[in-house]
Amino acid sequence: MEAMKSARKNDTGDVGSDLSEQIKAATKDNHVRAENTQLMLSYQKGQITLPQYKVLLCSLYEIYKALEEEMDRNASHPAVAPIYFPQELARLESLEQDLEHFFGSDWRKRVIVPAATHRYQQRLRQIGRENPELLVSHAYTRYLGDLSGGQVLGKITQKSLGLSSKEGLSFFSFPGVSSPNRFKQLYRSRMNSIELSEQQKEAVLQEAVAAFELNIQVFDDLQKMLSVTTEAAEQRPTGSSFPPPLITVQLAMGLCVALATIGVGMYSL
Ligand code: HEM
Repeated sequence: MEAMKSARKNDTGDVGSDLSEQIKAATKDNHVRAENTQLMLSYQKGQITLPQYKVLLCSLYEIYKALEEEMDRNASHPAVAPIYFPQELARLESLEQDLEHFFGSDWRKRVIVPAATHRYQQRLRQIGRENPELLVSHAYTRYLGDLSGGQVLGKITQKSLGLSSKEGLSFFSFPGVSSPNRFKQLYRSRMNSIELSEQQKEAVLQEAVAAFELNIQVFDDLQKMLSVTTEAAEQRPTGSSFPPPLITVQLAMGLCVALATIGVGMYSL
């Protein structure tokens, strides 16, 4: 009931019965928390580094792979069909291009993600199998975020990493969406057209809160993972810079041991 209560109470105390309004109100505090994670704060200060961006891309790849495969599988489900926009929104291919740009042609072997990403992915698979109507919560959290703050983050990434072209930044670009604001309006109206019982609506709101929390946990784990790899790189005798051109087996092993020690856990492809 908590999500429904916070969906009713926003600043103005005036949230209608539309799912799009309720979901925004229900996740308002979580959005603030997501913006204030260390990783997102680095972003907003224009201090995102290449190692940070690369590990973020790896996790986004795993998350969108699960999200988009589950959306595709449930494309004709009555709660998914209205918000199914693969042409306009799908991110998987663009993430693959970006990963290839930064890691090279054998990028698939180099994708490493922390335990939180694995948990996020598992949750998406589970709801895809058991409660496809909850996919709307996850699609909302990621895609509307990408079309909102994500657009600014794309420009910051280009500047922070000193990239001269758009290469490596496909994730932020939506060639099928000419006006993000107009598209978001269409998306909200489609969300509002989904027929849900009160119980299902409450579950969708709760799942959106959970989706934000999963993102926050991913950002926090990535931050921990980076501080461990940076320390490991600093302890390497040759004084070579981080990130190395190749993630060596030695570093990956050292990273696993270090992560296990701090209890984070790690999942790798
Ligand atoms: C640096 C971090 C972030 C910034 C600066 C940021 C900024 C913004 C801004 C300016 C909006 C538009 C608000 C509006 O139109 O009323 C927005 C909307 C949104 N953001 Fe973020 N955001 C950030 C991180 C995130 C993250 C990490 C997520 C989720 C994973 C997220 C999900 C969303 C969603 C779902 C919306 C749409 C809200 C709605 O209209 O219903 N944002 N964000």
